[in-house]
Amino acid sequence: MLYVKNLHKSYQSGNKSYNVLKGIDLSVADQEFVAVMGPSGSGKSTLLNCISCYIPFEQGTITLGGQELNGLDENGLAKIRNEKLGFVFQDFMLLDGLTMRENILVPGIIRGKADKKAEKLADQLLTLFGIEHIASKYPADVSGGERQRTAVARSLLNQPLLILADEPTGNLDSKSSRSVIESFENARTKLGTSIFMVTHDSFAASFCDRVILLKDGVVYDSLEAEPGHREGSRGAFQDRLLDAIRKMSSMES
Ligand SMILES: Nc1ncnc2c1ncn2[C@@H]1O[C@H](COP(=O)(O)OP(=O)(O)OP(=O)(O)O)[C@@H](O)[C@H]1O
Repeated sequence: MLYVKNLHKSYQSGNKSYNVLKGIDLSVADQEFVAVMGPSGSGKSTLLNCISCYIPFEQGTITLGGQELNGLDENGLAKIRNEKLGFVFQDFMLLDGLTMRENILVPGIIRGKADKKAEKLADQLLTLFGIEHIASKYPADVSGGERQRTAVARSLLNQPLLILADEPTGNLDSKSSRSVIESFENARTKLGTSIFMVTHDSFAASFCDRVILLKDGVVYDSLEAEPGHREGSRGAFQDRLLDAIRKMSSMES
């Protein structure tokens, strides 16, 4: 569904060029929940921004749902962002003056499609994520976990192929983190969406099907969970993750 091949990205500073992504290869399958972890500066946000069509890259290819992103003009990229991708951010990015239900409808308004069908889907998402009781409240009047579940619902309004999530549990306690991860899980199993999540949180990552470790702009390791681990061996997967992260960090020093 998502294929990233030999991706290279550098930033210019003065007349110097800094290579940040040095040939990334990865893929995300239909309905797969994948996390990317790695030390600060390893290139996680840069990778996410390339897949989000927000920043250009010099070399490699990104293919989403069979469509290659290289070479698309600004209109083509905006169409991909609006129709094929959903976004979830660490700080929720909800509009304070809108109710939670209205916030969920924002992507429909942007597409000029905030019609009855969109309203019906918004109501279904409110129910699916257990937040129908806050539909008429404003962001200031609900908890962080409820805000983030609303943001996940918003990311699904245009029925994207893939949700890109940047530290979605970074501002939440473990109970709220779990409810947000459950909403991703619902999106995956009930709506068929794939999720690609950058995180520092091994608890959140342990719910994923696979965790990619990034180090110095390359894929250092990829850890696959055992089938059914969410019900049984999730804790063991988190331990494996922490071991791999420790090993990766010790190789840095
Ligand atoms: N716009 C930019 N211009 C120049 N350098 C940048 C820019 N954005 C990021 N960098 C540099 O690229 C490297 C990778 O940054 P990136 O934000 O992708 O890392 P990260 O793994 O997401 O880090 P963190 O976990 O701290 O968010 C860092 O050294 C950073 O300073």
